[in-house]
Amino acid sequence: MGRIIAIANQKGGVGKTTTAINLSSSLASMGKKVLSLDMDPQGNMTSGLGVDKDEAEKTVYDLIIGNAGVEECICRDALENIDVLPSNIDLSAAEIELIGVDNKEYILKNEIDKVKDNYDFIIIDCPPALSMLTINAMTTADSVIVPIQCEYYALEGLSQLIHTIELVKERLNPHLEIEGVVFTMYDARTNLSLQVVENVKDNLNQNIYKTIIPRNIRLAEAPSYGMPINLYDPKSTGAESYMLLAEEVINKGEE
Ligand SMILES: Nc1ncnc2c1ncn2[C@@H]1O[C@H](COP(=O)(O)OP(=O)(O)OP(=O)(O)O)[C@@H](O)[C@H]1O
Ligand SMILES: [Mg+2]
Repeated sequence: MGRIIAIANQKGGVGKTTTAINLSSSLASMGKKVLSLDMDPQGNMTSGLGVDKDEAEKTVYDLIIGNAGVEECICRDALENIDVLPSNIDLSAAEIELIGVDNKEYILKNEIDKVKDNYDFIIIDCPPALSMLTINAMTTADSVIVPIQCEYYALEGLSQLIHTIELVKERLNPHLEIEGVVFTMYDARTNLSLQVVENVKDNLNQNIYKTIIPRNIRLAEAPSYGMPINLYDPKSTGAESYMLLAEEVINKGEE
């Protein structure tokens, strides 16, 4: 049965999408069957995995508003071992269209439940907001991975995020866990990155992945080629670190 992991942090630009894309592709390269589910209207996970977000016939938007079933929306074999549930700017209208809809927190879950046995992992990229889209992702997920950027304001907003996860667990999804925190964009040349890591470790009572994702320009370049890092530059430090993270994620599931 598939493990469903949401990559969430309402703070913008912390590496959610980069993590969602490259965790998906690293797991896939280890032979795991992955569904990459894009819950962000920016559609960057979709395009980063080589799917043209504006050409996709049916997207998460159609799924959320009840216009299509999950099977119709999945773009199969976007890459080896990876199916993509694409999104684009259409999804930004979903929030408004859901006003007044009964059980709107469960729309995604009810659809994903139908396909979850087809996958080893379902990786959900969340938008930078604690919106109904993120709530749907957390209601669907078994666990959440929180990327934290190694910069000065790293802890800002984290208590609201953890509170939201607790509320979802209490009211909508009793199985939800925080899988762990992963540091991103670590710059070994500055003291600041190291200080941020130590400060978060001292103040945050959560599982923290041993793997730290370095700042690596190749990770920033890969999306413009529509490729995950293990295809764009498999020898880069970015590629190596996401492989290590994927190993940790797999091992954690087998504990
Ligand atoms: N480890 C890294 N090294 C270098 N650049 C990175 C790294 N991780 C992410 N980036 C770059 O930083 C920017 C923000 O990353 P990303 O889009 O993954 O963040 P996000 O949290 O998904 O953003 P948003 O909140 O807008 O969805 C992007 O331009 C991305 O290419
Ligand atoms: Mg993103």
